[in-house]
Amino acid sequence: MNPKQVAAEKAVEFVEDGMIVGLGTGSTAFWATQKIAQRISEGLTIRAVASSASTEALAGQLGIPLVPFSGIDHIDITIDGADEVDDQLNLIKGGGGALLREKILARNSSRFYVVVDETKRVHRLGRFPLPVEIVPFASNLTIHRLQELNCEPVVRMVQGSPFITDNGNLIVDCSFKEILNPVELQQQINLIPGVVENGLFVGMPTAVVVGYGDGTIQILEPQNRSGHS
Ligand SMILES: O=C(CO)[C@H](O)[C@H](O)COP(=O)(O)O
Repeated sequence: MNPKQVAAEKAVEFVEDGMIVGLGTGSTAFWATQKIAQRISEGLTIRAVASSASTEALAGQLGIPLVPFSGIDHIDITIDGADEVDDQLNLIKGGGGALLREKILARNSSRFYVVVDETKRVHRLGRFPLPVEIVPFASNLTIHRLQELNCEPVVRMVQGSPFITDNGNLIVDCSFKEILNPVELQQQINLIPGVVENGLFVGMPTAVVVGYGDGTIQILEPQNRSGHS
């Protein structure tokens, strides 16, 4: 079984009737959205918000009821993927370019479940280039300031053109050899004028559900509480 699907479907077990559910973005969150749609067809009653235009379109196709952000003041649970998860359950996100909306959803969720396959686990963040969303205005200057933080910044391109986020911004993928202090780094990055948000999610997950190729899952919780089944 697909380990991403296994992890995502486990996390959907935590969704309950009446909840406002944040839908993540990417190939793992896709499976969660599919499973939520299945549970709705079996009688589950929820309302959802989406972390990207692509997820909004998917939810619409699947008949998941979406609620405008203006109609809510909190989110009960968000299920989303990640590009890296370290031993403290800090994350790098934004491989799909949706990091800003994903962080808004995660920050406003009572529970934030991260769903990954085993390949996403690392001891220390930094193998995956850190996505940073920046405004297009004077982007070369903003990129110089990012470079001063000892990374190699590259503007994300798609088919020869800059990737444009759902918010009309650019993504700069910043290669650090190793991220020694994610707390400090996220603050340093976000202090640069022109930076909108960065893909470091520090201390945010309620739990990380890891799917394995043999169909088993592991649920990792902060403070070393974990179980493998
Ligand atoms: O942060 C994200 C999108 O911005 C995704 O959650 C992350 O890139 C993981 O994607 P996938 O589940 O496809 O491996």
